[in-house]
Amino acid sequence: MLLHFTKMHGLGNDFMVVDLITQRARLLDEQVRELADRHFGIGFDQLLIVEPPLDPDMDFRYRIFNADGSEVENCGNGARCFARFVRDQRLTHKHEIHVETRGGPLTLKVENDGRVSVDMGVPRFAPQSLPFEADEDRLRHRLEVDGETHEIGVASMGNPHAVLRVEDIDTAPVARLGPAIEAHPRFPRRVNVGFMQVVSPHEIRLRVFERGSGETMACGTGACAAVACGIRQGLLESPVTVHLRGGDLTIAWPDQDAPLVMTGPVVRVFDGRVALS
Ligand SMILES: N[C@@H](CCC[C@H](N)C(=O)O)C(=O)O
Repeated sequence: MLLHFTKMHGLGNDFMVVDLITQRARLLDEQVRELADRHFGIGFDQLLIVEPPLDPDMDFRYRIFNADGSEVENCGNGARCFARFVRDQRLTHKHEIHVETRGGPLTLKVENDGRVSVDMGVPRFAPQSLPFEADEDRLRHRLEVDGETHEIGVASMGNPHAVLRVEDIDTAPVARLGPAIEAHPRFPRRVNVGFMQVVSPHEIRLRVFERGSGETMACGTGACAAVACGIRQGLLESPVTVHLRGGDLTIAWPDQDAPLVMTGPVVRVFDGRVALS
């Protein structure tokens, strides 16, 4: 069968977006991996699926698959692309869209300038919310990796994140520590790993080694988790501009009991059709 899709990106974090409201298909993990391949497939960091909601009070169900085929709880850059996609495809005319994800409900707002802001919910720091094996909730946890001890903050944005503070992200050992922490036995469901350089209380630079996709140009939930850990550790103040390899996101978290809001751009690259084997 031929599957219609749209290629989109948020700051270079790229997606294949598929409407499974007007089309019928079932994608196996192996097919997701084939489609994600940058040489033999379409190439993407995540596959985003639009489905009818299970809960009638919601507008859509938003499902996310990493390039390795694993289904995950949340994707911030993807959420912005999702909002633009459902409006472009005329699946809704709403400016405020409520979606179900594996990680909980999200509210997406399409602004008049085309940018999308996402209410990302309240970050959770309790180790069991990731999950992370630790006896108590701390601002910083010590983690043994490759015979070295590193200090990490941990946060759940629906999906799990570890955040390391580094002096300079250009020289940070992302390729070595990223995969080692992603697969660390204290993170039984693996983890996304952020490397954060604090520039000022309102500005950070960030690289993220994503669970199931490797280092990406940008990670929305990673930006939220880094800002949440930084504010909690007293290093940052809301709002924070996050400079990622693919561009900037703005993260606002003025009240620690309230949801965190992420704002950033969306790009629709092309529409296509692919034959499913
Ligand atoms: N790129 C995303 C996060 C996608 C999911 C992540 N790799 C995970 O496994 O949790 C974002 O923009 O948040």
